[in-house]
Amino acid sequence: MSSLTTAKAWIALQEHYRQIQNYSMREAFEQDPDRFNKYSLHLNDILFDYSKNRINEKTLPLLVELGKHCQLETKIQAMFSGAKINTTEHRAVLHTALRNRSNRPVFVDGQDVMPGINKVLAKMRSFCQRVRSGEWKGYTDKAITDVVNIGIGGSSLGPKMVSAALAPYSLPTLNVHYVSNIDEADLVSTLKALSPETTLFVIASKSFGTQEAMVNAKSARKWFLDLVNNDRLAIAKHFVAISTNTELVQEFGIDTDNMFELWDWVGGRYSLWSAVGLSIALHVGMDHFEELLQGAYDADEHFRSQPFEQNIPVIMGLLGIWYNNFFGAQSYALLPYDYSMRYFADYLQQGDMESNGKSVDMEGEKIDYDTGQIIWGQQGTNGQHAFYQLIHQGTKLIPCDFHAAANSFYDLREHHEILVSNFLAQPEALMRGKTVEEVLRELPPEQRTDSVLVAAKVFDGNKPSNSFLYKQLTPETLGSLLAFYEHKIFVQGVIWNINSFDQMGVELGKVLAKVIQPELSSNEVIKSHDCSTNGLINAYKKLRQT
Ligand SMILES: O=P(O)(O)OC[C@H]1O[C@H](O)[C@H](O)[C@@H](O)[C@@H]1O
Repeated sequence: MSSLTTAKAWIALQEHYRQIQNYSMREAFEQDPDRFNKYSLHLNDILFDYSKNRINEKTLPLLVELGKHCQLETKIQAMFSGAKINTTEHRAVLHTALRNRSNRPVFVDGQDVMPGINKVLAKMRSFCQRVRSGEWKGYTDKAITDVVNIGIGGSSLGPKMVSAALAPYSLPTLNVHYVSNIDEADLVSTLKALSPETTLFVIASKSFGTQEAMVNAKSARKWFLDLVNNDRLAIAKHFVAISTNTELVQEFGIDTDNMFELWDWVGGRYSLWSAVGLSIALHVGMDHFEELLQGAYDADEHFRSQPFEQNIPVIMGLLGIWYNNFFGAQSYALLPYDYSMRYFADYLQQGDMESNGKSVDMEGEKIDYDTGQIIWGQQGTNGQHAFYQLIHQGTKLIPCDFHAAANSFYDLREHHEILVSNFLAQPEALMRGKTVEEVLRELPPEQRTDSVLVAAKVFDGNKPSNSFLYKQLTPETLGSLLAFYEHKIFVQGVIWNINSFDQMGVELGKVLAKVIQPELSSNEVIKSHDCSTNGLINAYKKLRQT
């Protein structure tokens, strides 16, 4: 048994769960008209309503006790101060320094990282200004009209999500595209509409060694050189790199003047705040990029200073633990009623699942409780017409987060009111459900005796959700929301006593793919794997047209 599941605070929560498992949120709302006020918090323009959860006045204090038992407070301060909390890779975890708008010093190995961060921000500002104003010219003296970010995982998902989310702030004369997949269809279909004269490639790879990023970058370079009659000097005007690895960037043929640095203490999935966000800054401008940083900074300050009972990311994290570890909920749905947030779940799948999909603890021991939640989701209202059935009436408990903006950037007011009505109605329906009596009242008399129909129309309700309502999806608001989720992941990692900042689990498959790749081009019948893998390799070789 681990020290977590034998802790007093954990056992108290198990006991509390037994008492509360049949607790009805619907009744709680009927009995307490102040429940919304009790269980909602604000940060700037963001309202966080967590009143539709299966909690009573005892739950949060017990969860907070668990946080204290796990030394959450000390660990938060350790992260912010630059301690090497990524113990397997001996690295600090300092995405918060990237958005440290106070500029107070943050030390790693005795050195303040802030001057380096500020230098890169200044370089990004001057570069973005030149590209966006048209001062930066391509090899035929034309302004850049298209930016192609080549990168995968953290070097794509964050920037892609933010670019889409902040599209209303973008420059109409500069399109930004994201190519990540090794599947040639991704690169080829993107390049089809582009001209080498007006395209800028941003090669984003922290390591500059990730196969997908490098193969796509090389193919993009070939596409470019073929069209410019192999004029290598033209590369300097059309390729820039973001990486920690200067040597590999130079080897690729990109001048270090065109390189934007990041550091090993920025985790890939936490890197959109660094130079990896260059494509965002090109898209929306450096001022808006810095507003995004400001929003995240505000959330960071909230996270490190607010008592746990009033701390939005701490509460998000603790509620996740409540459902994951006590109710046995396996997954968590993210449901933004905001088209701009359509890549939010994709982004947080990496953020959360790569961070907390772990089964050994910080001491290397196998653990005996559930960790990382399965994150999934889809923008509202599309999801309503696809999978909400299962959330409402299936057998699984799926806690959900709903998001919506009070103000849209567009003019079709009726659309926005319908969207927001649904954002409000779904959590209400999940909480209330529909009783047999209500079903009977609604049915015409001749159908009331149809017990199968009646049973099918009953909703158990009591399904938990959080709602985030914000004034408008500004860069600041988005920055705060993203930082909330990053810190939620951190809180859960601390409680589970796991290292949320390495990702060893992604390696094995990559290594095996490197073994298989040469086997695909050999003429031999492959026998070196299990019979399923051999069978598939040999079938592929037969099916492939030569
Ligand atoms: O930025 P890169 O070094 O190219 O890494 C890109 C991605 O690759 C890896 O597979 C990791 O799992 C991710 O965390 C990372 O974001």
